[in-house]
Amino acid sequence: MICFPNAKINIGLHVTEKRPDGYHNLETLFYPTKLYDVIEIIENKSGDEPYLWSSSGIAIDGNAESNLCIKALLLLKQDFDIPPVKIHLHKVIPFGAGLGGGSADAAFTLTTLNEMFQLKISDEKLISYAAKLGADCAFFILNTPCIATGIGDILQPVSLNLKDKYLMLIKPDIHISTPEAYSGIKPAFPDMSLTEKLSQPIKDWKDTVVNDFEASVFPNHPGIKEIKDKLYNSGATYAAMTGSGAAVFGIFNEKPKVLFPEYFNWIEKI
Ligand SMILES: C[C@@](CO)(OP(=O)(O)O)[C@H](O)COP(=O)(O)OP(=O)(O)OC[C@H]1O[C@@H](n2ccc(N)nc2=O)[C@H](O)[C@@H]1O
Ligand SMILES: Nc1ncnc2c1ncn2[C@@H]1O[C@H](COP(=O)(O)OP(=O)(O)O)[C@@H](O)[C@H]1O
Repeated sequence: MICFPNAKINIGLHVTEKRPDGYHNLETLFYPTKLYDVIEIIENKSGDEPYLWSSSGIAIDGNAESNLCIKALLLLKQDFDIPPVKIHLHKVIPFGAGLGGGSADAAFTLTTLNEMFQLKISDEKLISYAAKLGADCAFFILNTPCIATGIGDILQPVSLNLKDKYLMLIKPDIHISTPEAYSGIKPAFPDMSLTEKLSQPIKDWKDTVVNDFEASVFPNHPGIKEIKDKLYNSGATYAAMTGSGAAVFGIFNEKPKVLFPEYFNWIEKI
């Protein structure tokens, strides 16, 4: 069976408090994109190893056991009798970019195994499995625009009308460590809820729909802020870094031209 884990962007992200477990509560809007990885899972009738792993596309650091696809398989194998499988990942989504690619791969592996082997796991239970694999993973079980709170695992689907606009993603050759990005933020509850801010017209979002990670990341990586500024100067209605970065996105009314050919670029009609 083949699935297409998509990337996400964060539209607005407030880090509201630090939790006793070291994680942070946040308020953000997860928005799915059309930028995909590809995962193929086949039952391996001839083998007796629990899984065979292969990958192509962008090289990922770490070995099979550290890959979130395999972590998802092994998590389900604790509760279900899943026969030996071959898993191939074709990696397209830049990782460590704030695009949630690894988290998406984990969630889509859960849902694909559920369907392939008729495990009859409910969405609610899939969400709890996903939350064990990463704070961002639960979103990809629903995979529809959601306001997320908690560590990112409490999800409220919302309707956000960006239809017929264009999304441009740029990923500079910069790696941002998520824990380090969080450590640079002083958590605080915002004066207005993100839902209220997003209910305003998109032309008014520039100064209100803020990603708290920008204040933590931009001082050490001014090149990321330059990308955001250039998106606005090139006609973006709204632009921001996604998640803990380093990818930046812009929303345009008309199809934008490629502005940073030296970096990873993605343009889609929403
Ligand atoms: C920052 C966000 C915003 O959507 O996304 P990305 O930038 O990674 O896409 C997420 O909170 C990232 O979620 P995810 O990438 O799944 O984080 P995890 O692997 O679960 O945790 C990595 C580390 O980030 C920190 N962390 C993560 C989530 C959270 N709510 N609070 C945290 O403090 C913790 O130090 C944790 O050890
Ligand atoms: N299938 C995978 N795809 C991408 N990253 C993965 C995968 N499995 C494990 N990882 C690890 O997860 C991290 C990136 O996770 P990802 O969700 O793509 O982060 P981000 O949301 O910051 O882009 C990397 O450190 C990478 O080593």
